[in-house]
Amino acid sequence: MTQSASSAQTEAEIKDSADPLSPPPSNKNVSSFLAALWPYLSRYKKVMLGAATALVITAMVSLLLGQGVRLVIDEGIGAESMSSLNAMLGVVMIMVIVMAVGTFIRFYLVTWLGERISADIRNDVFKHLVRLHPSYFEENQSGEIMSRLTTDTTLLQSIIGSSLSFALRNALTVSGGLIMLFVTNLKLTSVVLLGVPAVIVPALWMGKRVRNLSRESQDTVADVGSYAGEIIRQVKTVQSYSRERFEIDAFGQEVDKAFNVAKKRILTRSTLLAIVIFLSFTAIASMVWVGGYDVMNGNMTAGELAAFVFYALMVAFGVAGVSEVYGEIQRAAGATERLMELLGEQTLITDPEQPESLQKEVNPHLALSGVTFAYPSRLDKPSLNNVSLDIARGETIALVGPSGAGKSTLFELLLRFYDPQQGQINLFGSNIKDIRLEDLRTNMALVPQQPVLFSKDVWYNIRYGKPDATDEEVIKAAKAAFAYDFIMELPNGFSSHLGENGVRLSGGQKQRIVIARAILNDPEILLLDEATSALDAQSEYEVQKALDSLMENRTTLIIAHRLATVLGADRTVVLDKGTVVAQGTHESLIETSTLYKRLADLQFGES
Ligand SMILES: Nc1ncnc2c1ncn2[C@@H]1O[C@H](COP(=O)(O)OP(=O)(O)OP(=O)(O)O)[C@@H](O)[C@H]1O
Repeated sequence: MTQSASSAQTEAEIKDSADPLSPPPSNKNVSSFLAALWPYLSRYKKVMLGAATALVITAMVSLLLGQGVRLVIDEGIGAESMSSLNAMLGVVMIMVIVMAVGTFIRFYLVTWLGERISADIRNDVFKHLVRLHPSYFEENQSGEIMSRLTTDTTLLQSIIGSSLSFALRNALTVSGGLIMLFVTNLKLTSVVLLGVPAVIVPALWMGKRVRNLSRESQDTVADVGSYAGEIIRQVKTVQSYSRERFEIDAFGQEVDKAFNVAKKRILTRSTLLAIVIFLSFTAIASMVWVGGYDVMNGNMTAGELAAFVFYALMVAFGVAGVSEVYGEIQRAAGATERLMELLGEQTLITDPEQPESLQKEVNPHLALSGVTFAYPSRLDKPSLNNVSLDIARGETIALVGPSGAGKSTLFELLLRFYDPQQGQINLFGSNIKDIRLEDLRTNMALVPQQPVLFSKDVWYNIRYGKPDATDEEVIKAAKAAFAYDFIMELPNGFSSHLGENGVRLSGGQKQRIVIARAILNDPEILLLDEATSALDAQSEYEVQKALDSLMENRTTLIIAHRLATVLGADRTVVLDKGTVVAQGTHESLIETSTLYKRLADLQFGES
C-alpha cells in the first residue's frame, strides 16, 4: 500500500492516532517491523495458519456475496420467481453463515496472537530490564522505560491483535473487489477510477493536518497529566504554602491550552468529514446515474448494477480501512524498534564464564587494591581514587568522610553495581568479577539510610531476600531486629500491608523491618549506611539494638554518622575526595588527622 493511498480519508480513518511518545514513523520501519516480530510470531505458527485460512475464506466469501446480491435481484426478484428467490436467498444465507464463523475464528485467533505476543515481549523486556546494569537507569529516564514496557507493548497488542489482520483482510478485499469491478462492468469501473483522485487529493491534504493537530493535542493532554501528577505528589508542599488557588489557576490554563488545540483539531476534522462525505456520495450518485442509464438502455441488468455498487463500496471501505491502519502500523513499527533496541541493550555487569567457588575461610574477607572508579556520566572526575583496604573476618570498619567523599560509592562497587576502571576487589580471595553475581550478593547485605519496603505485607518484606524462609525463621529474625512487638501491634500482625514504601510505618519501624530482612538473609558481610537524624532518641535506641544484633559475628562496613558507632568499630577509615586519607581508632585519628578531628567536632558534636 502506498503512502498516498494511506491518506485516503474517511470518517473512520480520521482518528487521533498520534502518540506523543513515538517518533515520526518511516517506511523503513514498516519493512523491518515483521522481521523484528518474527521470532515472537513464529512461536505460534499454527495459530497464524488458522487465522490466515479464516482470513482468506472470509475475504473470498465477502466477494462472492456481491454475486449473491446479483443473483437474488436478477434470478429471484427480476425473474419474479418465488422459488428461485428462496433458493438464491438460501445460497446467500450459507455465505453469510460461513462468513460469520470465519470472522469469529479469525478475530479470536488474531486477537489472541496480539495479546500473547505483547505479553511475551513485556515479559522479555522486564526480564532484561531487571538484570541491566544500574547505570542504564541513570542514563535513561524511568518514565521513558516504563512507557516502553506499557505503551509500546500495548500498541503492539492492538496492532497485531486487530489492525494487522484488518489491513490484510482489506487488502485482499480491495484486490478482489477491483477484479470483480472490472469483470462486472469495464466502462463503469473506468468512471469510478477517474473519480477516485477527486476524493483522495483533498482528503490527503487535510488528513495530514488532522494528524499533526492530533499529535499536538496529545502532547498538551500529556502536559496536563504531568502537571497534575507533580502537584498531587507534592500536595503537602502546595498546601503548606497556601498555593492551592495558584495551582488551580495554573492547571486551568493548561487545561484550556489543551482544549484550544483540541478545538482546532475537531474543526479541521469536521470539515474534512463534510468534504469526504460530499465527494464520496457525489461519486456514488454519479456512478448510480451512469449505471442506471445503462440498465434502462438494457446494457446491464439491475442485479449487475447492485453487485457493482456493492463491489465499489467494498473497495472504497477497503482502501479507507487499509489507510486507516497504515499509520498505526507505522507507529507500531516505531514501538517495535524501540523495544528491540531495549532488548538489545547489553548489561555491563555480567556473570563470569567460569565462576570461582567461594572459599569463605580466606582472610582478609574483603580486600580492595588500587581501586579507582568514576561514574559513567563523569568519567573525568573519579569518585574513588586508588583506594586500598583490607577488611578481616569479623572486623567492623567505620567509614567517615565529608559529603561526596565516596562512601556510598564504595558500597556500590562492593555490590558490583559498577565495576572499577582500575584496581580490583576481592571477596574471600577471589576477584568479585570471577564470582557469580548471585554468590557475591547473597554474601552481602546492604542496609541503606532510607529503608526500602515493597507495598506488600510484613511477611513478604522480611522474606524478600530469602523467599523460602519458614514463618518461624521470619519471626525469629523480626525478634532479633526488635521488630516483633510493633509488628504484632499492627492491625493484621505479620500479614499487615505496609502501603507504598511502607508509608504506614514510622522511620524507625521501617528500618527495623529492613534489618530483620538482612538478619534473615544471614550475610557474611554487612554494608550499613547509618540513618542520620531522622529518628528520635527512643527509635534510635531500638534501631541501634537491632543493628547490634545484626552485626554480631559479621564483617561489617558502616558509614558512620554517630560517635558511638566510631567508638564501637575496630577501625575507622577516613575518606576524602575519593581517597583514604587516614585510618585508625578514634583516639589515634583525633591526634593524627585534622580532617577527622574537624569531622568529629562537626558531625558527632564532640572530639
Ligand atoms: N550516580 C552517580 N553518577 C554520577 N556521580 C555520582 C553518582 N553518585 C555519586 N556521584 C558522585 O560521586 C561522588 C561520591 O559520592 P558518594 O555518594 O559516594 O559520596 P558519600 O561520601 O556517600 O556522600 P554522602 O555522605 O553525602 O552520602 C560525589 O561527588 C557524587 O556527586
